[in-house]
Amino acid sequence: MAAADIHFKLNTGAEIPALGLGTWQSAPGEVEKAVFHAIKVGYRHIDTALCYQNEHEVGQGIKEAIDAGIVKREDLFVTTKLWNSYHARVSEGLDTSLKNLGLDYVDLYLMHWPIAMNPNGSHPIFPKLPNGERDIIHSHSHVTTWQSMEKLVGSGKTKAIGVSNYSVQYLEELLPQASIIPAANQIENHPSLPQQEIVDFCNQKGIHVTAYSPLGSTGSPLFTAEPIVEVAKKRGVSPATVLLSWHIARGSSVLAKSVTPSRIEANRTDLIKLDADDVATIKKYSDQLAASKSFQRFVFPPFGVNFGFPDKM
Ligand SMILES: NC(=O)C1=CN([C@@H]2O[C@H](COP(=O)(O)OP(=O)(O)OC[C@H]3O[C@@H](n4cnc5c(N)ncnc54)[C@H](OP(=O)(O)O)[C@@H]3O)[C@@H](O)[C@H]2O)C=CC1
Ligand SMILES: O=C[C@H](O)[C@@H](O)[C@@H](O)[C@H](O)C(=O)O
Repeated sequence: MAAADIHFKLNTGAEIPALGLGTWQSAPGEVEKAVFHAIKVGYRHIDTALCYQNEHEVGQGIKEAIDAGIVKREDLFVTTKLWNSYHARVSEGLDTSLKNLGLDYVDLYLMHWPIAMNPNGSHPIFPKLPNGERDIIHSHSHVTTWQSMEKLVGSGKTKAIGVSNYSVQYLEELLPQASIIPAANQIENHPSLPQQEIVDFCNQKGIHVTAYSPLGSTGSPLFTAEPIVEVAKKRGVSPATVLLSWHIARGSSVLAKSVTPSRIEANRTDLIKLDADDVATIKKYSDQLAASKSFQRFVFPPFGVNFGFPDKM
């Protein structure tokens, strides 16, 4: 079955398509075309964020597809994210994103990182202190931000709320004080950073996991990693197909980023059912990285904050 045709159920009852198009680092002038092309070839899930500074173009790609009669708005699942410098003005953050996107609502609104940055700092998105460090408001709790996000539900401006970059430690802080259980936790995930403890915790609590950087991000070493290539050769598919199949078999949705039409199409491809040997080959690889404490985390911006990720403590 093609990844784009599989859905997972969120704790709101809504369905999230298993394959989403990622748009982080998609260059201006490329992302609108990528979004349009993805929708044209069957993607129904698009991921963006205020801090990607491309919501306007993403919205243009969506509009073009709707105007061309390819989809209706309600057929799409659009996710965007509250940026760190908006933690004390959550409603304004969502309104800004909706305006950028040219949409009345999003399907999922995520807290991008559980850390607040100065809303009145040296830069609207990436404020820095004179010493060059990021301008973080350490006194602002992510729980307060979540409680503001809870107020958005019912506004009609987002169908669901969730989190991103949450470790078990942060979820354990949040859940006792939350009235709404996050619908999703979007985290970095791939065989060289399986984050099984977060996946297990989320499964227990009914929080859907979305894998970001599912292919190993820009310049991914996973496309040439021996165990992934071994399974790909044995099954006669590409390393990308092995990776996407691995994620979706775990119950995670994936955000595969590409601005290349042929890759956008390739990632929509039929998944394979990994057999016990394939699963064992990939697990052995992850276990070896765990044993040698050499998990590979590709996205770890210099916040100078302990997010509770075991590989970064
Ligand atoms: N919540 C968060 O903090 C984060 C969220 N994300 C989300 O997750 C998405 C995906 O993560 P991202 O880090 O972008 O990385 P991915 O793991 O999706 O990898 C993207 C890279 O792989 C290339 N690629 C895509 N498909 C193929 C293929 N079939 N064969 C070979 N190369 C391929 C792309 O190239 P090209 O585009 O040139 O074709 C690009 O260089 C982001 O775009 C964003 O939407 C990502 C990071 C953090
Ligand atoms: O979503 C993608 C990533 O989280 C990205 O938003 C951050 O890495 C950001 O560029 C930053 O530097 O803090």
